[in-house]
Amino acid sequence: MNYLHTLRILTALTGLSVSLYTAYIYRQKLYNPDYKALCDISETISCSDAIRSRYSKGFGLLDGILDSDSILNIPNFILGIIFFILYSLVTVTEYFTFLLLPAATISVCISIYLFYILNLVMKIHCLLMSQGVKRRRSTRLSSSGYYSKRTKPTQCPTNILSVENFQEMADYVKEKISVKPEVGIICGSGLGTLSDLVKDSIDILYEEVPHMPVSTVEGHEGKFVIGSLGGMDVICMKGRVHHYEGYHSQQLTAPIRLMSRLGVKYLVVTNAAGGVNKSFSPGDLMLIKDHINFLGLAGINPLIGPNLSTFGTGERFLQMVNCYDKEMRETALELAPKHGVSLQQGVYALIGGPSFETPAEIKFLNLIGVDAVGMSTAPEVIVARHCGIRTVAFSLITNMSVHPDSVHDESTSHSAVLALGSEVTGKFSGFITELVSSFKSKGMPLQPEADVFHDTLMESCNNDVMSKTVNNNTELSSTTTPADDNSMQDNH
Ligand SMILES: O=P(O)(O)O[C@H]1O[C@H](CO)[C@@H](O)[C@H]1O
Ligand code: HPA
Repeated sequence: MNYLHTLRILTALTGLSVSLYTAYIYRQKLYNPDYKALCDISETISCSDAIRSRYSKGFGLLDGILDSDSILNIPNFILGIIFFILYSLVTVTEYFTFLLLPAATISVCISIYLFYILNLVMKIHCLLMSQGVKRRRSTRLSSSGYYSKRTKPTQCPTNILSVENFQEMADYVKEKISVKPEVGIICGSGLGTLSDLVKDSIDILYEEVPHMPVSTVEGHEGKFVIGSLGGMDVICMKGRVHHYEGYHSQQLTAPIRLMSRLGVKYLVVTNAAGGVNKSFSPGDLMLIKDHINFLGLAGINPLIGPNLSTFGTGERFLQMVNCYDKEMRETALELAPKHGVSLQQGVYALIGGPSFETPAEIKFLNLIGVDAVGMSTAPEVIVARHCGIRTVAFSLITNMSVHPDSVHDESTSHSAVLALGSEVTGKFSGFITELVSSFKSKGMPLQPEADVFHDTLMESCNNDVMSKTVNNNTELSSTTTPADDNSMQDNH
């Protein structure tokens, strides 16, 4: 009897120690993704992967029913700690001893279940390295956007970053802040001083945040500035990362998913861009009506891979109509004159960079109706749309893209871009502040009017192509670009 009693206490203490150690690893991993636990022995024997998988909360049974950050979705280690403390108490005090047998039975069942999950479900499916990032090893179920072994695509079936990774990013930031940001702001090249508008702010460096890609480009400081602006709680990115830095498009859009997990509903994106529309001048601010995403058209889209259906719209085939939110654009157009900002409008084209465009490419961009060209924004806007975040975006025209006939143009250089950005950004302070403030009165996204849009778009495309063909035999025309139509009647 005594022997059994001691054995029970030892078992309970072992269980409690394991649970506490799990809690310790969980916390370490949160702050330092590179932390290597003692139990991470090899590629196949690793407790960290199990601890960070979706089975680590509520034994994975509540996944899809509860949000992963719901307080009801309790981490297994907490359940373990509670269970083993109660088990020890019952054993020591000898009260309620009738509970010991059912408790032991439940514990054995859970162990068998976890053994099954670890060995038969969480297998290594992809050990490919992609752009410096080791892919995750866990395999997900198709219902939550992941694939079972049998149905996996021939390419790697897992995403570069998982839902849990985004949650870890958000959890890290949440712990550091006391506000609940509803607005996100991204500062483009040379536009970093926009972050000075944020009051009562705290800074979080990108390198501190688990899984957050770090800016490597001059003029992108690489920190979140979180505080208040225009009466709204905001999270501002002082600097972004770009595809040409070597980041995967799922990485460079990770901060948008982080924002989504923090509860951000509105996003203001800014960038520096070269003017393609000849009626623009350096220093102009262009409200983006729509974009042409050359990377996306070439099959580099942040949504490629298993669909992350737990985010916002979570749509597999995402509509991009009105992704530059019409109501927010209307508000921007209304507010701009009041703040002395003469707002241009136009279509932004994303090129991969980092090389600037050739004269022939600029001629092509002009021909297809592009007004400004840059190397960012479109992936962020796509992911914001996927998360159901309403977005408005601006290009600061920092230089005119080189004219086909001209020789090397000094203004088309990154240093000139940064210089012009810091020179003029101050002029937009009042405008951006009031724009952010206007979001207070806005609701959630309207559903895109797909059919109406599609018909009108096709009609306007046909007309545009016709008029371009007539007008652009040899000369580049700046008169038919969408930017010249400053009305909101274009249905973009
Ligand atoms: O788009 P943002 O980040 O503003 O930066 C723009 O300026 C840089 C070129 O000078 C490129 O990175 C281009 O995309
Ligand atoms: N081209 C591409 N990206 C840019 C430019 C440009 O001329 N200016 C600022 N970002």
